[in-house]
Amino acid sequence: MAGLRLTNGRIDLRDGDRAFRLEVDVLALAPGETVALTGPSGSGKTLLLELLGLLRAPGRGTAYHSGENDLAALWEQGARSAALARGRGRLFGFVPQTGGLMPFLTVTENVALPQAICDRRDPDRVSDLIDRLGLTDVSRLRPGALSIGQRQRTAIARALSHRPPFIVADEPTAALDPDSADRVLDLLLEAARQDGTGVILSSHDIARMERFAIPRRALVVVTEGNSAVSRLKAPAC
Ligand SMILES: Nc1ncnc2c1ncn2[C@@H]1O[C@H](COP(=O)(O)OP(=O)(O)OP(=O)(O)O)[C@@H](O)[C@H]1O
Repeated sequence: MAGLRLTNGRIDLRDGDRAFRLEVDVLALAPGETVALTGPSGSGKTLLLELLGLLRAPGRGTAYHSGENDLAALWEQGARSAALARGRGRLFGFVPQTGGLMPFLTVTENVALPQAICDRRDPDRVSDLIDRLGLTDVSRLRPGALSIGQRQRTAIARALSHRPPFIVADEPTAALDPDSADRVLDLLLEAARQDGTGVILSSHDIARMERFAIPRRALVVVTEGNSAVSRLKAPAC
């Protein structure tokens, strides 16, 4: 199984006079490795996770590979191409900051959806994830009837359900009580250990990342002229 390797990663955003640039010299994620992105609010963690999860087009010069597979090239046929959707679904389980659940499906149906898309149906895994994330009592409800934390846990179960090679999770513990946050990290680390899943997440909870021994990579923002430039610091030795 191959890992992920992003080199010379760039995203440029502009809004009138305001400009934001994300620069990542190298970010590699090996199979079974877990990494936490940290950095202040607005430093580009979500942008970088979207880039990694094939939800945001890379800027010019960006190289992004999984082994021999050129992931940056998947954007060449446009944002709606079948190749891009296939790559995204096959490689990634994505946990968006806001849940991103299908509003017309129940919790169980949302969690089972990636399995159906990848043709890897496994109802036992769906019920196991629902049970371990404390969602059994709400499994027949739709997202509109859930708390924010219940929605976040459903999104985590959905990302794990088809055992993707990589999980990209945007602040997956932000809306959770301490016990649920620990359970989520246990599950993500278990996927890394048992299935060789590469996990990259963002978090402001440095103490919890330290307690779970998750290595951190920080985004640091500097001002250059009219631009805010965010760079990923080299990993600590
Ligand atoms: N069109 C735009 N032009 C210029 N800057 C933009 C534009 N759109 C977004 N930005 C900036 O890009 C950055 C995006 O940050 P992002 O949401 O990735 O941060 P984050 O680290 O995930 O923050 P948080 O911890 O609050 O979730 C923000 O600083 C935002 O102000």
